[in-house]
Amino acid sequence: MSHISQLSVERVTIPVLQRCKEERRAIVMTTAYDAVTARIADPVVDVILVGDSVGNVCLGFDDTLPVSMAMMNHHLEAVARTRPRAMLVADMPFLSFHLSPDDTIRNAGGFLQRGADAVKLEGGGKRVEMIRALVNCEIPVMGHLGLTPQSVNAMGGFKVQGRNADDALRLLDDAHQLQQAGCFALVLEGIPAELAARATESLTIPTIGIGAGPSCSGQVLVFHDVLGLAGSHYPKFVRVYVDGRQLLQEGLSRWAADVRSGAFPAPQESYRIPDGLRESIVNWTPSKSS
Ligand SMILES: Nc1nc(=O)c2c([nH]1)NC[C@@H]1CN(c3ccc(C(=O)N[C@@H](CCC(=O)O)C(=O)O)cc3)CN21
Ligand SMILES: CC(C)C(=O)C(=O)O
Repeated sequence: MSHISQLSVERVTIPVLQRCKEERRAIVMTTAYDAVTARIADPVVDVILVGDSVGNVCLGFDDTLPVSMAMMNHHLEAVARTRPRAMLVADMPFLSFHLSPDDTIRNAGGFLQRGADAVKLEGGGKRVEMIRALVNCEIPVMGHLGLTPQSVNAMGGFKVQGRNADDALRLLDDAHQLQQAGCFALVLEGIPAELAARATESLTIPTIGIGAGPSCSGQVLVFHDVLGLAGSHYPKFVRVYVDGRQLLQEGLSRWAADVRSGAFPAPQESYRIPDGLRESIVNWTPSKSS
């Protein structure tokens, strides 16, 4: 039996996500960083995020801070060439939305010109000015609150947020400021389930949780986490559905063994020359000069 849900070919838009929240149908989002992963994810999910997690997942950095606009554009272009039916969201990397509205609009507008449907950026009230500038230019913005990985140094590590009264109430206030500024959805990351539930029920826009409990309007996990292709240690909120590394390594190992035993390649995996040419190749001898 196939578990691949045959989603409609309808393109996923902002009104479609809004309807999901209103009708309590869970939104499913994952990451893709290239055409291969985008083609795997597209028939399965509602939203594809070209996340700045590309930095640690694909590029070998320890966190997302070294990720540049050039890197994001490179990966976004690869995903966009597959023309996904899922909504395509591009993640604004560290320092790409902090300097000025001008710079922020150019960076985000560049994402849309490369095929993104919307951008995502981290932060609360401090980012409202930039979010308003983007929304004014018809650039849809997904907010991101809680354990915002670009704040890893300020947070002193990837720590669950909103665990004391001040932080919890500030997060609710930030969520409403982002909605007011025009965000069409919010990612809530690494916060207590009860806090995410309160945010979700008090907002009109959908929330997409990652380590934020079951009451969000949807869930997001990194593609390589769900499929067991990331590192060896996963955050508590990850559920690994296949040991992708083991599975792929088994396939690769069978091929390597066939190469070493001579079983690969077989005649049907090889090319032949026309009969008339065979004789001249067999009779050929190297010239003295070569
Ligand atoms: N592969 C991958 N998956 C992610 O979810 C992810 C990335 N990369 N890169 C960017 C950020 C970093 N993220 C992280 C990384 C580590 C934890 C983590 O280890 N958290 C602790 C919380 C401890 C606590 O405060 O209680 C945990 O044990 O879950 C959480 C989120 C989420 N994002
Ligand atoms: C984990 C998701 C929400 C993200 O921001 C990323 O992949 O960069």
